[in-house]
Amino acid sequence: MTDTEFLEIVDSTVLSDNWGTLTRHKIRYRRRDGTWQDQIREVYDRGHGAACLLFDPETECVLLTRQFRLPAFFSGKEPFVIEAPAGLLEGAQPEERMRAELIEETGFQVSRLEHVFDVLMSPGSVTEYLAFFTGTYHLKDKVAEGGGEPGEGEDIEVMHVPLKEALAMIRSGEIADAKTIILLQELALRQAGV
Ligand SMILES: Nc1nc2c(ncn2[C@@H]2O[C@H](COP(=O)(O)OP(=O)(O)O[C@H]3O[C@H](CO)[C@@H](O)[C@H](O)[C@@H]3O)[C@@H](O)[C@H]2O)c(=O)[nH]1
Ligand SMILES: [Mg+2]
Repeated sequence: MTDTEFLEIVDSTVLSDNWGTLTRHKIRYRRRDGTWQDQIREVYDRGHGAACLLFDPETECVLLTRQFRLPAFFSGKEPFVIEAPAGLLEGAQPEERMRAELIEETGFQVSRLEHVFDVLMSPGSVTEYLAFFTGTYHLKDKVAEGGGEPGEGEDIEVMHVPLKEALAMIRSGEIADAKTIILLQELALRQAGV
């Protein structure tokens, strides 16, 4: 990582390098008033990802998943998390990875995905951004069982939820995952012509 006119990386120490990499950086940051300040920041890097919300115009349902998430368990919130299908890129192109992930997790194959935006999920501590996609699905497009890779510990329930109901589930707290909320609201905005 190179220094800039507002940042000097003084020292970087890898604290953990296993699934992801956790690094403690000592930095000098130039504040907006021009003075330099020493800071320490821990940064977690486990790559980037892709997420996608599919809508079925016939049933007016969205395709969601539900799975146990250990970090959610430790957060004290509901550990079985309802989410839009998503996966880590592992070096692949976002759209290509998203198509493969959709089949693995839900069993559905899509012809067209539209990239909407990239979102930093937790920019204070995690390097990851997610490429967000929307698309259309039909019940006849099911080509596999879905459910994820049991060998990797995945145990994914597939849900077809009416869009209106999914939006109400955000307000009730049943849907509490950020990427899922953003994608549902994006779809609702589009349907409202905004
Ligand atoms: N061995 C090991 N495996 C892990 C670890 N963490 C995750 N895995 C496994 O790695 C795979 C990751 O699955 P993906 O479908 O590629 O990613 P994801 O976990 O769904 O990630 C998406 O959702 C997350 C939660 O919202 C997002 O944080 C992430 O950005 C992405 O959108 C799963 O099989 C999971 O069990 C770990 O620490 N160790
Ligand atoms: Mg996933």
